Amino acid sequence: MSSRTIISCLQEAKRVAIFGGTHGNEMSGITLVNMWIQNSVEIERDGLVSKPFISNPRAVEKCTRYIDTDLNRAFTPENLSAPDVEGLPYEIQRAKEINRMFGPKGSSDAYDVIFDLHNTTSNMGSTLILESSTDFFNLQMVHYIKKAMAPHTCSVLLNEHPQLKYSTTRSVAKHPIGLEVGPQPQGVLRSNVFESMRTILKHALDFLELFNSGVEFPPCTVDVFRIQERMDYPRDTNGNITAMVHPHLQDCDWEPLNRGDPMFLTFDGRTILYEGANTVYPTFINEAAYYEKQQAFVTTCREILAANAIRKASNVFS
Ligand SMILES: CC(=O)N[C@@H](CC(=O)O)C(=O)O
Ligand SMILES: [Zn+2]
Repeated sequence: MSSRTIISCLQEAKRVAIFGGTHGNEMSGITLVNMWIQNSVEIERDGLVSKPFISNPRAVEKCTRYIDTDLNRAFTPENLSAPDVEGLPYEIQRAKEINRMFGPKGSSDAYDVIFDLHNTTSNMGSTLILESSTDFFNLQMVHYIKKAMAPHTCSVLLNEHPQLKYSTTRSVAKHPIGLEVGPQPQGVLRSNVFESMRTILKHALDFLELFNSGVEFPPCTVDVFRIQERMDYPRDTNGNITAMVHPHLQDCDWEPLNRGDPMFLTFDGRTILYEGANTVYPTFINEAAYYEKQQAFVTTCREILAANAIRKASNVFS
Protein backbone atom coordinates (compact mmCIF):
# COMPACT_ATOMS: atom_id res chain seq x y z
CA MET A 1 0.00 0.00 0.00
CA SER A 2 1.38 3.43 -0.91
CA SER A 3 1.83 5.90 1.90
CA ARG A 4 -0.61 8.23 0.12
CA THR A 5 -3.56 5.84 0.29
CA ILE A 6 -6.51 7.49 2.02
CA ILE A 7 -8.31 5.15 4.37
CA SER A 8 -11.83 5.89 5.44
CA CYS A 9 -12.38 4.57 8.94
CA LEU A 10 -16.02 3.62 9.39
CA GLN A 11 -18.15 2.44 12.26
CA GLU A 12 -18.64 -1.29 12.47
CA ALA A 13 -21.65 -2.58 10.52
CA LYS A 14 -23.35 -4.63 13.16
CA ARG A 15 -27.09 -4.41 12.59
CA VAL A 16 -28.19 -5.79 9.27
CA ALA A 17 -31.71 -6.40 8.01
CA ILE A 18 -32.76 -8.52 5.04
CA PHE A 19 -36.11 -7.45 3.64
CA GLY A 20 -38.27 -9.65 1.42
CA GLY A 21 -41.78 -8.92 0.23
CA THR A 22 -41.45 -5.17 -0.15
CA HIS A 23 -43.43 -6.15 -3.23
CA GLY A 24 -45.79 -9.00 -2.37
CA ASN A 25 -45.52 -10.82 -5.72
CA GLU A 26 -41.71 -11.05 -5.98
CA MET A 27 -41.27 -14.60 -4.80
CA SER A 28 -37.50 -15.20 -4.41
CA GLY A 29 -36.99 -12.68 -1.64
CA ILE A 30 -40.22 -13.66 0.09
CA THR A 31 -39.29 -17.35 0.07
CA LEU A 32 -35.70 -16.78 1.21
CA VAL A 33 -36.72 -14.47 4.03
CA ASN A 34 -39.46 -16.84 5.23
CA MET A 35 -36.92 -19.65 5.16
CA TRP A 36 -34.46 -17.60 7.26
CA ILE A 37 -37.17 -16.59 9.71
CA GLN A 38 -37.66 -20.36 10.30
CA ASN A 39 -33.92 -21.05 10.54
CA SER A 40 -31.37 -18.27 10.48
CA VAL A 41 -28.13 -20.31 10.56
CA GLU A 42 -27.35 -19.47 6.93
CA ILE A 43 -27.39 -15.71 7.52
CA GLU A 44 -25.57 -15.68 10.86
CA ARG A 45 -22.04 -14.30 10.91
CA ASP A 46 -19.58 -13.41 13.68
CA GLY A 47 -20.11 -9.86 14.88
CA LEU A 48 -23.42 -9.41 13.02
CA VAL A 49 -27.02 -9.23 14.10
CA SER A 50 -28.98 -10.27 10.98
CA LYS A 51 -32.74 -9.69 10.95
CA PRO A 52 -34.83 -11.31 8.19
CA PHE A 53 -38.07 -9.38 7.75
CA ILE A 54 -41.18 -9.42 5.54
CA SER A 55 -41.75 -5.76 4.78
CA ASN A 56 -45.26 -5.84 3.26
CA PRO A 57 -47.01 -8.87 4.80
CA ARG A 58 -50.51 -7.95 3.57
CA ALA A 59 -49.31 -7.66 -0.01
CA VAL A 60 -47.46 -10.99 0.36
CA GLU A 61 -50.64 -12.65 1.64
CA LYS A 62 -52.53 -11.42 -1.45
CA CYS A 63 -49.54 -12.02 -3.77
CA THR A 64 -49.85 -8.52 -5.15
CA ARG A 65 -47.29 -5.73 -5.50
CA TYR A 66 -49.06 -3.53 -2.95
CA ILE A 67 -52.39 -2.97 -1.21
CA ASP A 68 -52.93 0.81 -1.44
CA THR A 69 -49.71 2.33 -2.77
CA ASP A 70 -46.17 1.22 -3.65
CA LEU A 71 -44.27 0.71 -0.36
CA ASN A 72 -40.97 1.22 -2.19
CA ARG A 73 -41.93 4.83 -2.99
CA ALA A 74 -43.38 5.63 0.44
CA PHE A 75 -40.37 6.59 2.58
CA THR A 76 -40.60 10.35 2.03
CA PRO A 77 -40.05 12.80 4.91
CA GLU A 78 -43.73 13.85 4.59
CA ASN A 79 -45.05 10.29 4.94
CA LEU A 80 -42.66 9.37 7.74
CA SER A 81 -43.63 12.42 9.77
CA ALA A 82 -47.38 12.18 9.07
CA PRO A 83 -49.51 11.91 12.23
CA ASP A 84 -50.85 8.42 13.01
CA VAL A 85 -54.45 9.08 12.10
CA GLU A 86 -57.03 6.46 11.15
CA GLY A 87 -57.51 5.73 7.47
CA LEU A 88 -53.91 6.21 6.33
CA PRO A 89 -53.13 4.05 3.30
CA TYR A 90 -51.77 0.69 4.51
CA GLU A 91 -48.29 1.15 3.05
CA ILE A 92 -47.92 4.60 4.63
CA GLN A 93 -48.73 3.10 8.04
CA ARG A 94 -46.29 0.30 7.33
CA ALA A 95 -43.56 2.76 6.23
CA LYS A 96 -43.93 4.57 9.54
CA GLU A 97 -43.70 1.25 11.42
CA ILE A 98 -40.61 0.16 9.47
CA ASN A 99 -39.03 3.55 10.08
CA ARG A 100 -39.61 3.14 13.83
CA MET A 101 -38.20 -0.41 13.82
CA PHE A 102 -35.17 0.04 11.56
CA GLY A 103 -34.60 3.82 11.54
CA PRO A 104 -35.33 6.54 12.10
CA LYS A 105 -34.13 7.29 8.58
CA GLY A 106 -31.10 9.59 8.63
CA SER A 107 -30.39 9.07 12.35
CA SER A 108 -27.49 7.37 14.12
CA ASP A 109 -29.99 4.83 15.55
CA ALA A 110 -30.81 3.49 12.09
CA TYR A 111 -29.78 -0.01 11.01
CA ASP A 112 -26.36 -0.11 9.39
CA VAL A 113 -27.35 -2.08 6.29
CA ILE A 114 -30.66 -3.09 4.73
CA PHE A 115 -30.64 -5.57 1.86
CA ASP A 116 -33.95 -5.35 0.03
CA LEU A 117 -34.70 -8.38 -2.14
CA HIS A 118 -36.60 -7.80 -5.40
CA ASN A 119 -37.39 -9.69 -8.57
CA THR A 120 -37.94 -8.31 -12.02
CA THR A 121 -39.69 -9.70 -15.09
CA SER A 122 -36.85 -8.12 -17.13
CA ASN A 123 -33.84 -10.08 -18.30
CA MET A 124 -31.44 -8.16 -16.03
CA GLY A 125 -29.72 -11.13 -14.42
CA SER A 126 -28.23 -10.38 -11.00
CA THR A 127 -28.23 -6.67 -10.23
CA LEU A 128 -27.28 -4.60 -7.20
CA ILE A 129 -28.99 -1.22 -6.84
CA LEU A 130 -27.14 1.67 -5.20
CA GLU A 131 -28.55 5.08 -4.32
CA SER A 132 -25.30 7.00 -3.83
CA SER A 133 -22.03 7.22 -5.78
CA THR A 134 -20.13 8.35 -2.68
CA ASP A 135 -21.02 5.63 -0.17
CA PHE A 136 -17.57 3.98 -0.08
CA PHE A 137 -18.77 1.24 2.24
CA ASN A 138 -21.42 0.12 -0.27
CA LEU A 139 -19.03 0.54 -3.21
CA GLN A 140 -16.50 -1.69 -1.47
CA MET A 141 -19.20 -4.25 -0.68
CA VAL A 142 -20.41 -4.25 -4.29
CA HIS A 143 -16.82 -4.61 -5.52
CA TYR A 144 -16.38 -7.61 -3.23
CA ILE A 145 -19.63 -9.22 -4.38
CA LYS A 146 -18.84 -8.72 -8.09
CA LYS A 147 -15.44 -10.37 -7.63
CA ALA A 148 -16.88 -13.24 -5.63
CA MET A 149 -19.60 -13.85 -8.27
CA ALA A 150 -17.15 -14.06 -11.20
CA PRO A 151 -17.31 -15.57 -13.81
CA HIS A 152 -21.02 -14.85 -13.37
CA THR A 153 -21.81 -11.20 -13.87
CA CYS A 154 -23.47 -8.98 -11.35
CA SER A 155 -24.44 -5.56 -12.71
CA VAL A 156 -24.69 -2.42 -10.61
CA LEU A 157 -27.48 0.08 -11.20
CA LEU A 158 -26.92 3.52 -9.70
CA ASN A 159 -30.19 5.30 -8.98
CA GLU A 160 -28.97 8.75 -8.05
CA HIS A 161 -30.99 10.78 -10.56
CA PRO A 162 -32.53 13.96 -9.08
CA GLN A 163 -35.98 13.31 -10.64
CA LEU A 164 -36.01 9.53 -11.05
CA LYS A 165 -34.76 8.64 -7.58
CA TYR A 166 -37.49 7.40 -5.21
CA SER A 167 -37.86 6.96 -1.47
CA THR A 168 -37.15 3.26 -1.00
CA THR A 169 -37.86 0.99 1.94
CA ARG A 170 -34.13 0.30 2.31
CA SER A 171 -33.37 4.04 2.47
CA VAL A 172 -34.12 3.83 6.20
CA ALA A 173 -30.66 2.25 6.68
CA LYS A 174 -27.28 3.99 6.71
CA HIS A 175 -26.19 1.81 3.80
CA PRO A 176 -29.15 0.85 1.61
CA ILE A 177 -28.65 -1.82 -1.03
CA GLY A 178 -31.17 -3.37 -3.40
CA LEU A 179 -30.89 -6.84 -4.95
CA GLU A 180 -32.83 -7.19 -8.18
CA VAL A 181 -32.76 -10.59 -9.87
CA GLY A 182 -34.56 -11.67 -13.04
CA PRO A 183 -36.14 -12.71 -15.19
CA GLN A 184 -38.85 -14.13 -12.99
CA PRO A 185 -42.59 -13.66 -13.57
CA GLN A 186 -44.64 -12.11 -10.78
CA GLY A 187 -45.97 -14.74 -8.38
CA VAL A 188 -43.53 -17.36 -9.70
CA LEU A 189 -40.42 -18.94 -8.16
CA ARG A 190 -37.59 -19.94 -10.48
CA SER A 191 -34.82 -21.99 -8.88
CA ASN A 192 -32.01 -20.30 -10.83
CA VAL A 193 -33.18 -16.84 -9.74
CA PHE A 194 -33.69 -17.99 -6.15
CA GLU A 195 -30.17 -19.48 -6.02
CA SER A 196 -28.53 -16.38 -7.57
CA MET A 197 -30.14 -14.16 -4.98
CA ARG A 198 -29.08 -16.50 -2.19
CA THR A 199 -25.47 -16.51 -3.45
CA ILE A 200 -25.26 -12.70 -3.67
CA LEU A 201 -26.50 -12.40 -0.12
CA LYS A 202 -24.01 -14.98 1.10
CA HIS A 203 -21.13 -12.93 -0.36
CA ALA A 204 -22.58 -9.71 1.05
CA LEU A 205 -22.72 -11.16 4.57
CA ASP A 206 -19.19 -12.55 4.19
CA PHE A 207 -18.03 -9.03 3.32
CA LEU A 208 -19.67 -7.61 6.44
CA GLU A 209 -18.07 -10.28 8.61
CA LEU A 210 -14.62 -9.52 7.16
CA PHE A 211 -15.12 -5.77 7.58
CA ASN A 212 -16.19 -6.16 11.21
CA SER A 213 -13.22 -8.43 11.89
CA GLY A 214 -10.92 -5.52 10.98
CA VAL A 215 -9.89 -6.45 7.43
CA GLU A 216 -8.85 -3.44 5.38
CA PHE A 217 -10.20 -3.15 1.84
CA PRO A 218 -7.84 -1.33 -0.57
CA PRO A 219 -9.02 1.44 -2.92
CA CYS A 220 -11.12 0.07 -5.78
CA THR A 221 -13.22 1.05 -8.76
CA VAL A 222 -16.68 -0.22 -9.66
CA ASP A 223 -18.32 -0.25 -13.12
CA VAL A 224 -21.87 0.98 -12.74
CA PHE A 225 -24.83 1.88 -14.94
CA ARG A 226 -26.18 5.27 -13.94
CA ILE A 227 -29.92 5.87 -14.48
CA GLN A 228 -30.51 8.54 -17.12
CA GLU A 229 -34.00 8.62 -18.54
CA ARG A 230 -37.38 6.91 -18.26
CA MET A 231 -38.78 5.79 -21.62
CA ASP A 232 -42.55 5.35 -21.84
CA TYR A 233 -44.49 3.27 -24.34
CA PRO A 234 -46.09 5.15 -27.21
CA ARG A 235 -49.68 5.86 -26.11
CA ASP A 236 -52.93 7.11 -27.65
CA THR A 237 -54.84 10.12 -26.37
CA ASN A 238 -56.65 7.89 -23.84
CA GLY A 239 -53.34 6.80 -22.37
CA ASN A 240 -53.51 3.26 -23.76
CA ILE A 241 -50.28 1.83 -25.14
CA THR A 242 -50.09 1.58 -28.95
CA ALA A 243 -46.84 -0.38 -29.24
CA MET A 244 -44.78 -3.12 -27.59
CA VAL A 245 -41.10 -3.40 -26.80
CA HIS A 246 -39.49 -4.31 -30.14
CA PRO A 247 -38.33 -7.94 -30.42
CA HIS A 248 -34.77 -6.70 -31.07
CA LEU A 249 -34.79 -4.86 -27.74
CA GLN A 250 -36.74 -7.40 -25.66
CA ASP A 251 -34.43 -9.26 -23.22
CA CYS A 252 -31.43 -7.10 -24.23
CA ASP A 253 -31.00 -5.42 -20.84
CA TRP A 254 -27.52 -3.85 -20.39
CA GLU A 255 -26.73 -4.10 -24.12
CA PRO A 256 -25.92 -0.91 -26.07
CA LEU A 257 -28.81 0.87 -27.79
CA ASN A 258 -27.56 3.16 -30.56
CA ARG A 259 -29.27 5.89 -32.54
CA GLY A 260 -31.37 4.19 -35.23
CA ASP A 261 -31.83 0.89 -33.33
CA PRO A 262 -35.41 -0.50 -33.05
CA MET A 263 -37.15 0.35 -29.79
CA PHE A 264 -40.91 -0.31 -30.17
CA LEU A 265 -43.18 -2.26 -32.53
CA THR A 266 -46.65 -0.75 -33.01
CA PHE A 267 -49.68 -3.02 -33.12
CA ASP A 268 -49.97 -2.26 -36.86
CA GLY A 269 -46.40 -3.38 -37.50
CA ARG A 270 -44.43 -0.13 -37.58
CA THR A 271 -40.97 -0.02 -35.97
CA ILE A 272 -40.09 2.99 -33.81
CA LEU A 273 -36.37 3.74 -33.65
CA TYR A 274 -34.23 5.13 -30.87
CA GLU A 275 -33.41 8.72 -31.83
CA GLY A 276 -31.09 9.75 -29.00
CA ALA A 277 -27.64 11.04 -29.96
CA ASN A 278 -25.68 8.92 -27.48
CA THR A 279 -25.37 5.20 -26.98
CA VAL A 280 -27.29 4.14 -23.89
CA TYR A 281 -27.68 0.88 -21.96
CA PRO A 282 -31.37 0.10 -21.38
CA THR A 283 -32.51 -1.91 -18.41
CA PHE A 284 -35.79 -2.88 -16.69
CA ILE A 285 -36.95 -3.62 -20.26
CA ASN A 286 -40.63 -4.60 -20.20
CA GLU A 287 -40.86 -4.85 -16.39
CA ALA A 288 -44.46 -5.83 -15.60
CA ALA A 289 -44.77 -3.51 -12.60
CA TYR A 290 -43.79 -0.45 -14.62
CA TYR A 291 -46.72 -0.32 -17.09
CA GLU A 292 -48.61 1.66 -14.43
CA LYS A 293 -45.56 3.86 -13.92
CA GLN A 294 -45.46 4.80 -17.61
CA GLN A 295 -42.09 3.16 -18.10
CA ALA A 296 -41.19 0.68 -20.86
CA PHE A 297 -37.52 0.73 -19.85
CA VAL A 298 -34.95 3.05 -18.37
CA THR A 299 -31.78 4.19 -20.10
CA THR A 300 -28.44 4.22 -18.31
CA CYS A 301 -24.90 5.30 -19.11
CA ARG A 302 -21.75 3.49 -18.06
CA GLU A 303 -19.53 5.03 -15.45
CA ILE A 304 -16.60 4.00 -13.30
CA LEU A 305 -16.83 4.96 -9.63
CA ALA A 306 -13.85 5.05 -7.28
CA ALA A 307 -13.89 4.17 -3.60
CA ASN A 308 -11.35 4.94 -0.90
CA ALA A 309 -9.81 2.17 1.12
CA ILE A 310 -11.94 1.34 4.15
CA ARG A 311 -11.53 -0.34 7.46
CA LYS A 312 -13.37 -0.44 10.75
CA ALA A 313 -12.52 2.42 13.09
CA SER A 314 -10.49 1.07 16.01
CA ASN A 315 -12.24 1.44 19.32
CA VAL A 316 -10.12 3.58 21.64
CA PHE A 317 -11.69 1.92 24.68
CA SER A 318 -10.81 -1.67 23.76
C1 LIG B 1 -39.43 -4.37 -10.26
C2 LIG B 1 -39.18 -3.60 -9.00
O1 LIG B 1 -39.96 -3.66 -8.08
N1 LIG B 1 -38.08 -2.86 -8.92
C3 LIG B 1 -37.75 -2.03 -7.78
C4 LIG B 1 -36.39 -1.44 -7.94
C5 LIG B 1 -35.82 -0.95 -6.65
O2 LIG B 1 -35.92 -1.65 -5.63
O3 LIG B 1 -35.25 0.16 -6.65
C6 LIG B 1 -38.79 -0.93 -7.60
O4 LIG B 1 -39.27 -0.39 -8.61
O5 LIG B 1 -39.12 -0.59 -6.48
ZN1 LIG C 1 -39.76 -5.08 -6.33
